[in-house]
Amino acid sequence: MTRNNYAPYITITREEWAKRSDDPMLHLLKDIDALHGLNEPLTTEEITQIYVPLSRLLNLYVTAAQGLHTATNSFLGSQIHKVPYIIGIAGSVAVGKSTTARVLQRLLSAWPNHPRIALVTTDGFLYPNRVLEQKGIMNRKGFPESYDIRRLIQFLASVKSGKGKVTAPVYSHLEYDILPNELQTIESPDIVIVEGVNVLQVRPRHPQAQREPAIFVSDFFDFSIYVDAEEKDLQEWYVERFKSLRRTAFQSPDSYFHRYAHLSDEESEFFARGIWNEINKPNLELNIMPTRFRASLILEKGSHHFVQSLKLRKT
Ligand SMILES: Nc1ncnc2c1ncn2[C@@H]1O[C@H](COP(=O)(O)OP(=O)(O)O)[C@@H](O)[C@H]1O
Ligand SMILES: CC(C)(COP(=O)(O)O)[C@@H](O)C(=O)NCCC(=O)O
Repeated sequence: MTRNNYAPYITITREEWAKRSDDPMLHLLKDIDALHGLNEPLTTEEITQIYVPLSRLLNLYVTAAQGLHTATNSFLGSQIHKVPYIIGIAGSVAVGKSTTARVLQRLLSAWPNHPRIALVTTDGFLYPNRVLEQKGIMNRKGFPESYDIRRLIQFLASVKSGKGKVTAPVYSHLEYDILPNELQTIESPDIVIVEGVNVLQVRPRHPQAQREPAIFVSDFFDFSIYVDAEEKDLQEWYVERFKSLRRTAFQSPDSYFHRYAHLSDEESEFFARGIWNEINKPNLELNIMPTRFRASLILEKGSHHFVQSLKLRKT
């Protein structure tokens, strides 16, 4: 463990972090069927050494927040209803945000004091393609201006005010567009995981909008995770995912990329590298990477998605 007294983070190596798996509480969690039924690309070792201890740390933080809620109620002498704990997950396209979010959702739901975990992705708050085309920014999907941030903030404000039932729009990666007739409903969850490239971004205020409130997505987070990796690895993971989607999802006539279903592996690799270099890499460098040090925890991945070290914000 590296403790630099003047840095806001404690750096923890994989080996040290994995030792947190020795906590007796974790033996209960490691045995649960959910670990075997995750059906995710992670090895059992990666789940046990990295994600199970992470769920334990988060359990401690959520438990502490629940204690604070009880303290507030006792101070006010009234019963304010509980609001969900919100965890943000940020990072580049293809770094593994949605995989991390799904695994944490499963692991966190095994703890008795927070069984209800909702998962929301910020893709749902992208403007529909029709609007992106009108604005001339169809090739800027994922950039700050491609999201309806005001709607995302309204959604989070409703969740964090304890409103029982809240809805969010839904994005389809297959159709590459918002599904106009679908909404995701979340109902009184204990924890909400919000995952997306933009969750730690601070929106530049419009120069004329003097009275626009300076509220950011991350103002609603109790904890945030930035999943980090080197650009050369990210590019490979993006290309691999694209090639495997070409073999599977793109074969469907409903897929936006169906027109590329006939491409050879080599051609789709060339195409995927083009999208990466034109859209996702500049977005990473300009808008995503600069938000890294706003996170409570940074997961530092090496090749093959293995977490090599972690940076935890001193609290
Ligand atoms: N921990 C992991 N181990 C192995 N493969 C992973 C891991 N996390 C993600 N992947 C793979 O990497 C690719 C990108 O992951 P995904 O979760 O879709 O990223 P994001 O949501 O950040 O775009 C997918 O093909 C996924 O299967
Ligand atoms: C909508 C997204 C920004 C979302 O990224 P994700 O949360 O899946 O990492 C991304 O999937 C995307 O569509 N990027 C634009 C370029 C591309 O087609 O990859």
